[in-house]
Amino acid sequence: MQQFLNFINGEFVATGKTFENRAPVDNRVLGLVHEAGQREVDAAVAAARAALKGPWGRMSVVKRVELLHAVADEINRRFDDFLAAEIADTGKPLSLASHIDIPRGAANFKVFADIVKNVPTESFEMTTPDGGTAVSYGLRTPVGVVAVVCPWNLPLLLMTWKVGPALACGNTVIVKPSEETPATATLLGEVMKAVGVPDGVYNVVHGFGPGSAGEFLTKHPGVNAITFTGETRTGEAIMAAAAKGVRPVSFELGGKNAGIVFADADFDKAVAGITRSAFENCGQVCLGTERVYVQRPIFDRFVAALKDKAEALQIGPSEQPGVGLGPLISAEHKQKVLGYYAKAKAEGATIVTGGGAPQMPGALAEGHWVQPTIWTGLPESASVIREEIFGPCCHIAPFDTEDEAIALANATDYGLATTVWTQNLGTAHRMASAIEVGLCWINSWFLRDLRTAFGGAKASGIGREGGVHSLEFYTELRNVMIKL
Ligand SMILES: NC(=O)C1=CN([C@@H]2O[C@H](COP(=O)(O)OP(=O)(O)OC[C@H]3O[C@@H](n4cnc5c(N)ncnc54)[C@H](O)[C@@H]3O)[C@@H](O)[C@H]2O)C=CC1
Ligand SMILES: O=C(O)/C=C/C=C(\O)C(=O)O
Repeated sequence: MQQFLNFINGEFVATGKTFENRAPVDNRVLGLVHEAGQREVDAAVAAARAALKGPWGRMSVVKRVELLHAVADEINRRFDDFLAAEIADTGKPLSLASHIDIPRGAANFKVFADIVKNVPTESFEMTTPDGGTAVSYGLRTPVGVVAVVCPWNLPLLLMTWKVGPALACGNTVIVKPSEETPATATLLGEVMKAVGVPDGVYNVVHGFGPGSAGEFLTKHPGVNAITFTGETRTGEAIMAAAAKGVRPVSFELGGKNAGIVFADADFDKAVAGITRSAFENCGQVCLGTERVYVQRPIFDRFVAALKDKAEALQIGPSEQPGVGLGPLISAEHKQKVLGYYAKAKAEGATIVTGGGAPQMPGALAEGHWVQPTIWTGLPESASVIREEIFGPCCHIAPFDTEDEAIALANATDYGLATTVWTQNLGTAHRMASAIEVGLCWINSWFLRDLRTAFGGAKASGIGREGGVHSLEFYTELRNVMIKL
């Protein structure tokens, strides 16, 4: 049986305590994950601290950039291994993982290596009080040992989105992958070793959150900064851990994102866009749309068109040609999503389509499948409109005016993303400035340029990563003043 080992100081490390890693498509056991205890976390932190003082800490930026390009090239060379590992762990469609997850896993190293190589720091010249001259300039230094705590929805993509810039800036990292998806972080250890990244620079500890590797890592005094993607409540726990030692955090948390479709939108493109934003990755994308607001003149037509799209989605295992919807990540998550489906019904929703779990054949019957689901007719106070579900579902409500759409979109504690569909540039610009989010897509969704700021407002996060913004988190900016 496959063993998912910790990766500490360049070695794969077994522990006496294991848990099962199961496949979402049929619940079969994929392998055993070796849970890191306090001892392994201590060892990983010690290795990461030592590596800061070793060849990695002394390496020139040019050499570091070359190494990170080699990491990306090796991920691409082993593309099929990463693809197989990711789809086994998540059950997502092969077409999705091969177009988004794995290519981004490689790109995250190249893009940030190039940014670190090419982006200058500020410099000034000034006249001193004695009439002389001084020049000052910014010097970026690594923050040190960075803990990277990851979710299960886009495992390689979201992990490397943080590991790429952290390493490019000269830090060392300890990754705590989600207990649901241990495979690609482990595989990346092989890549680091193969291309010659020094021991201790990239470490992986497996396990859970409270009372396990996640808590041990985030509470560890040897960790200098913590970057995390996941649920808002977990963010609160990690922030409390980070308070000891006043350590910086970068958080990308949950969302309850609104999609807004104006009557003047390109109808077919808007329907296709909301189909993706509501159902892609089985709705397990923090940027996804669970609240859709459609301007009244096109409301009925839009609901009917989205229903057709949802019903046309092929539900099935990753490799099945044409499949558009995989399973949810776990039995526990399926329970949660089906719980919301039941709540919507109990609170009086009109179920436009879905609302349950599909019958799957053979071994797939053991998988965590749910139907793509659309509701209408609920008041804004309903649970499925207020709480993050993280499943393939959305509620659609009509609106009349721009102001009403803005008020509806903002009536949430979250503030991660929105997708707005209109052909009127004025409307687009007004919506972009009024909706309280970190990310506003106009006539698009999940269109990414890795040089741009990425993150959430309100309860959806703290800080921004992406492009030069990542450098703000992963480096200390020191000012050097030279009196000439
Ligand atoms: N990108 C996002 O916004 C995501 C949001 N979610 C939301 O979170 C819900 C639960 O999913 P989970 O993966 O269980 O999210 P989670 O936030 O509980 O877990 C994410 C990571 O944090 C770790 N963790 C949990 N508690 C911790 C603690 N006290 N200290 C340190 N590390 C801790 C977990 O082991 C995992 O690696 C989902 O149903 C969904 O609503 C989940 C994944 C991604
Ligand atoms: O493109 C990215 O960097 C991130 C995308 C998605 C998420 O952050 C998420 O679903 O958690």
